[in-house]
Amino acid sequence: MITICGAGAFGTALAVSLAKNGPVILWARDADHAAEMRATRQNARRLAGVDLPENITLISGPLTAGDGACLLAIPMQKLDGFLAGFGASLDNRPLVACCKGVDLATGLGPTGLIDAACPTATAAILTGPSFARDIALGLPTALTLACADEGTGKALQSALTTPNLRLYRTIDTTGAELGGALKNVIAIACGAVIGAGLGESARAALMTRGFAEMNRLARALGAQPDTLAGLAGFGDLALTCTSDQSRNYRFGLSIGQGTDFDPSVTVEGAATARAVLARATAMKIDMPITHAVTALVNGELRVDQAMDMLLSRPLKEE
Ligand SMILES: NC(=O)c1ccc[n+]([C@@H]2O[C@H](COP(=O)([O-])OP(=O)(O)OC[C@H]3O[C@@H](n4cnc5c(N)ncnc54)[C@H](O)[C@@H]3O)[C@@H](O)[C@H]2O)c1
Ligand SMILES: O=P(O)(O)OC[C@H](O)CO
Repeated sequence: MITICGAGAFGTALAVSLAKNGPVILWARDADHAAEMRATRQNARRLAGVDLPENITLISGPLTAGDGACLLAIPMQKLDGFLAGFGASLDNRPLVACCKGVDLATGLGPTGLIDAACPTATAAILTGPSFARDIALGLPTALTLACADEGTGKALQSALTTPNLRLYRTIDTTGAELGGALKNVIAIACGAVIGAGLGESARAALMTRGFAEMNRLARALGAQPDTLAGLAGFGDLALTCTSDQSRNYRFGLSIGQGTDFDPSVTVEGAATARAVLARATAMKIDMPITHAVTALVNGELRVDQAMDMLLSRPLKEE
């Protein structure tokens, strides 16, 4: 049976979709939250209005996952702590990261953290363009499932495909996780220029040059260009930079508009920008948009100053 750890918006949406294939266990960190969901058959805190099918079992406390795959729908900067606490109960099975980002403390992506904490598990990542609510409502969605072990990847692709969720497969975990991590940084930049009233042309330029910058780092780290050109990279960039359903994009909008943003909302791109900039600087890789976003989220630059910084760079070939 599939277990999903993390009863946020994404973990809950995946549980609702996977319940079409068979029973699912959904583990919540907070016992009160699990009890609330058992009583109401909804996740009012994170995915209000969506009914939880009866074959989703809601648990909390010790992880009593069976021997099937376990999906980890935990925010990136919390994954390491979660694995330190519960990794021992998750050995010898496929562990599928469902988060997007780079860990600030270690510089690792989700599969790197899983490999380090659970060496007997097989790490995989599920990523690509998808809003939790779309998945939960049964709207058509296509994602990338990346697993370096081809056999496990094929089994996961089949087990995690549902009538509304179509999975493509790759062995390129590096490309898949970098695509999902880096597009959030560019989405913050796009939100900021739209929020500051700098126009759609500026957004298109940021998306395009952002994609070039994503590819530059990903290739240097061994990713396949095809992965970045697929759902995990270009696909998710297109979705996240253009929809105000995205929290990263909305966070950027608030920076551009100079308005407050609820700090409890999960915005993966802010910490990831810092982590990626540190890595890129050490590797001497030019990532000007990530540089600008890091300065924006650190409050070191205003949007107009960040844009001046980008526009005044030396002219170059495309
Ligand atoms: N929401 C979406 O549309 C969506 C889509 C695709 C991918 N994702 C990715 O899924 C990941 C989770 O996002 P979300 O939307 O579910 O966030 P969310 O804010 O809705 O929920 C996060 C959940 O993680 C739990 N959590 C926090 N710290 C924890 C810890 N230390 N141990 C265990 N659980 C902990 C919280 O209790 C909460 O239930 C992110 O990396 C995000 O990029 C989200
Ligand atoms: O709300 P966001 O910005 O975390 O985006 C959600 C998904 O990553 C979109 O694919």
